[in-house]
Amino acid sequence: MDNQKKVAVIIVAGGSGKRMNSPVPKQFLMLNQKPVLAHAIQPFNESPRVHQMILVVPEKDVTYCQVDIVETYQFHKVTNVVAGGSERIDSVKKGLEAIEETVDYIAIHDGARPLIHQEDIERVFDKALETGGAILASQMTDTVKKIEEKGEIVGTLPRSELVLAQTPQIFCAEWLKNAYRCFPPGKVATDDASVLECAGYSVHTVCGKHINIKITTSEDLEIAAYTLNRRSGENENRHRF
Ligand SMILES: Nc1ccn([C@@H]2O[C@H](COP(=O)(O)OP(=O)(O)OP(=O)(O)O)[C@@H](O)[C@H]2O)c(=O)n1
Ligand SMILES: C[C@](O)(CO)[C@H](O)COP(=O)(O)O
Repeated sequence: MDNQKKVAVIIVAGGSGKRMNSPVPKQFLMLNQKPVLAHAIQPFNESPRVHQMILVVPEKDVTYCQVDIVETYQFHKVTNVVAGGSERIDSVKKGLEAIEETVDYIAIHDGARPLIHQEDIERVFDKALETGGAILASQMTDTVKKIEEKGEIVGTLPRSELVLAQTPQIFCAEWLKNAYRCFPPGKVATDDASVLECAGYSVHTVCGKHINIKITTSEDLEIAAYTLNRRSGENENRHRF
């Protein structure tokens, strides 16, 4: 990757986590002694390629995040903690408003994805710098069924043509800002690549690890805790031998 290019990262953590059904938004739940959100920020804060980070959080949690996340964990690359909007795309728009004008590339990562690997960040950044836009995506390994509302199968989808979109998603700053500017009000987009697709930009995929899960339910939190325990065990063993 061209290290001359300035990369900014928007961490979107402005959701309420309805599907988790917990009084505390899922991004603030503790996962192996650290909030989910802190796990998600850390590898970007440590990447020498990242110039600036913007943290987007629920309006009522801005001060908590500034003090208990940014200052406590010394995330020195986070320049702004801003209030999010009602949908994910509204939160990304708020993040875009806080980014320095001189930034060349902008990555967006879910604050609810705490298991992202440093090497996957580097691989998707490389692809975006080569092509203009790239996202991490994982292969599907189960057969995919289309169902009707009562759960009855109405068809089987061609799995070889499908992948699961993850984050980070990274784009040339001009493309991303333009695509968000042109995105029709009221139209639904659940990720950033869809916003670029709608504006006609071509976006590439980079094969990501299944384990880069988005914490959505308590089952995901259990998987994440188990994975982090294993990773810290592996690190201890590496230091021992
Ligand atoms: N208005 C919103 C909605 C979502 N997000 C963020 O986008 C990421 C992916 O969204 P999702 O997993 O759907 O989070 P929630 O909207 O919080 O979850 P739910 O749909 O269960 O309410 C999360 O890091 C979430 O905090 C956001 O910044 N602003
Ligand atoms: C951005 C995303 O995580 C990519 O998989 C996903 O689309 C977010 O969707 P959600 O419905 O907001 O969880």
